[in-house]
Amino acid sequence: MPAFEHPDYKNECKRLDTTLNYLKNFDEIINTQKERIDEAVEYSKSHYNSDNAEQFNELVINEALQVSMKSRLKNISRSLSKPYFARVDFTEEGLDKMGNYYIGKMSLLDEKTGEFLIVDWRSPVANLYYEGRLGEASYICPDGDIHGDISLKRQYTIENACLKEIFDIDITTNDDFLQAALGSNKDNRLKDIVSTIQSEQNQVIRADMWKPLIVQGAAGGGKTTIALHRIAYLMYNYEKTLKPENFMIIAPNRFFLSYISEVLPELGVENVTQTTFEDFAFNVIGKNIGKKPKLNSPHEKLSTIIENYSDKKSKENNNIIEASCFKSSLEFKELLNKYLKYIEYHYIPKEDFKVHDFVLFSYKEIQKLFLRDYSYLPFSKRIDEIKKSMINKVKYQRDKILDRVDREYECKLDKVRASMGDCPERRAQIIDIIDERDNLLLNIKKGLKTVIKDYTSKIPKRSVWQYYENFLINLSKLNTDESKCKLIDYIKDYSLENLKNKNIEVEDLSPLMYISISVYGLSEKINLRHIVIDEAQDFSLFQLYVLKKIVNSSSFTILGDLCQGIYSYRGIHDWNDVAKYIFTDENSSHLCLEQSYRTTIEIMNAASEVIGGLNDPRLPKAKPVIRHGDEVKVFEKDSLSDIAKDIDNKIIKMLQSEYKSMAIICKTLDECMKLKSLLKEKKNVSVITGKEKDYPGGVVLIPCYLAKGLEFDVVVIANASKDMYTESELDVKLLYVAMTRPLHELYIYSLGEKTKILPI
Ligand SMILES: Nc1ncnc2c1ncn2[C@@H]1O[C@H](COP(=O)(O)OP(=O)(O)OP(=O)(O)O)[C@@H](O)[C@H]1O
Repeated sequence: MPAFEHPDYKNECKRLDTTLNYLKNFDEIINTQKERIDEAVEYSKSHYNSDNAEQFNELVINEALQVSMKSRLKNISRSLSKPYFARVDFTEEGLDKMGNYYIGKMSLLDEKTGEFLIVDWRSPVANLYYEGRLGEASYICPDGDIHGDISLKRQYTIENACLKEIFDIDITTNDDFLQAALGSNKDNRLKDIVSTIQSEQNQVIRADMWKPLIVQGAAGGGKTTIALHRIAYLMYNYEKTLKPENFMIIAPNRFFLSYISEVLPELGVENVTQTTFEDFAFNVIGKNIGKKPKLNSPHEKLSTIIENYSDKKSKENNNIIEASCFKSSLEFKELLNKYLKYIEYHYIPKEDFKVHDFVLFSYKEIQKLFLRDYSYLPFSKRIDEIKKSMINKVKYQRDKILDRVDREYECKLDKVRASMGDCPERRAQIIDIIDERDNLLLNIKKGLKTVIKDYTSKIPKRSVWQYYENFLINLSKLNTDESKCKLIDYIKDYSLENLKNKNIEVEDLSPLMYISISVYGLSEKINLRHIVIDEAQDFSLFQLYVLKKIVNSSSFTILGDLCQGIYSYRGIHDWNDVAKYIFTDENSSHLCLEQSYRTTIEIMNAASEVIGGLNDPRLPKAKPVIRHGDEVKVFEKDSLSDIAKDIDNKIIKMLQSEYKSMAIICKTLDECMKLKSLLKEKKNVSVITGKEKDYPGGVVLIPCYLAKGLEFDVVVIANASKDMYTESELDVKLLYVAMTRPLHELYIYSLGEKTKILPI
């Protein structure tokens, strides 16, 4: 209700004023402190003396303080326009006093009273707002479970520091606040949802960080949004032990990253790596790759598959799909393991480490160090460790060896001396022996200087690329499964042909990363403790396996929707496979986000019927939130230009409306281009090709596989004819993805008869 109509309006205004005044005061204090730190940093930099360790330490500390104050000021400035969004009144069991907890994006402590004016949405007590109902409730905090009673749950709309609306939540009311949030129009960036996080989402956000968490979420269920809120939550809870660079979120492509780029900063979180699998892979392999390859776009392969998919006889398509599936599998990883075992066994030279005849380490000893004692390290790092032992050995054996030589020659000299009296022959023999000894000592001394270098120079120095090439060459030999011979030959031939042209495909990245970390290890700059993967249904088991090896723990959040698995030929079909094959030793948690928040009941029901056509029990049905809109409209037209004419009108109408975004979704990029050439409104339309780094918003013409993950006020599916979308799994999933993109309106065109999979 409008705030001024609420009986508690005056008290709430007073509270808001108090909070704002405190915040302003706090802002000034921090600003003054920051000015002082800025000056100190400036001074240290302009009077820098590299010999002064104390000054250096001070500079490092002040710079860290500078960063933290900057982010604090940003949070305060955000809170100044909207300090909190909800309140919970909770009386703890055994205590008389009721606590009024105002929940916002940061906490604010009144230092005089010692009470919180605002509590952070991520704090334990704030859980009461997300999970608790009026009456008996409890929350978990580090001291244990706190039981008590909730007497009030209230939500606020505050705009520019002005109280606009107040909603009291009782057991029966619908969540008006959520409805208002869902009904609004979206621009070109995803937004935070701290004030309306729902209970099932809250459980995902607050789940244990150290256990693998697998989330199957409906289209529009908030997976992407929740993934980002979870990072903010984990960072808040592990603020003292973990840094932003310990977290990473992987999203499908760069322009999707720009679409989600505002959420973490809005939540006060900076410097978390937000990347794509492809970019991360190149970062991991780094210079060890040895060549600069060109990565074939995964979309091109999908486009080829899409175009030929309905043609069951397409042998080439079957080959592409089977090869892609096998290269992404753990079986392929096993072949690579076999190869790496061979490399490991032959990595060190088959010889003793010795100077002259003095064996410092036998081959067996080095082999034991390499294959057993240091087996937990990557190959090249094992050599670094062995080198350290060698250096020590040389250092401590040097004098002993020289002494031994001396002693041996003393014996020889004694023998000569004893064998005859002094005579020219004896003198000549003695001189020869002494010369021989001196030469030998010189050689040994020289040898001791270069022995380690000489030894390590015999270790082959191959780049990751060379290892991979060699692995592919030997692929048929490594394979023992006769039924796979043809497929293996096909993979070998086309992959080697690709490498010859310096090309690689996404499926090559996991093996390349695997080789790189097995042989060279990880750069120290990569220090990840938790990875969040969005759209994980499109990840292969091999990709997940490599990522797990990199994190070296099971601290993962994996979110996806099997119904949208358009890369299912290489992706995941069943979340149980992930739990079973990737996190074998840990018991992973599975959560489900059934509710869909994006779209209207009418649109969601139509989309659910489409995916339901696959009759696959592994594909759960989404439950739409109660929000009604227009029925989905389907138009059959005789020509593409008729479709384009209609779409032109829709674009004009949308541009004149309050809507901010519209997508015209085609099956492929070619189809997008064809349609664009027919549109009169083309100047108002941007075509998304997948190469963009920024998501432009407005009206876009976009292939379906790139629209995945995004949302728009209005969606037009350009041609859902019966030829375009068959009953194949891929076509059904593609249409489902397209139909679940709109927030408010969905129009479907068809050139001629519409597809049978559309129920409308
Ligand atoms: N609790 C919520 N309160 C308000 N809005 C929400 C809530 N949960 C989700 N939304 C909204 O629903 C929409 C869909 O969210 P999001 O894109 O994160 O879902 P998704 O599961 O990743 O979808 P998809 O798999 O279809 O790409 C967004 O506009 C988001 O803001």
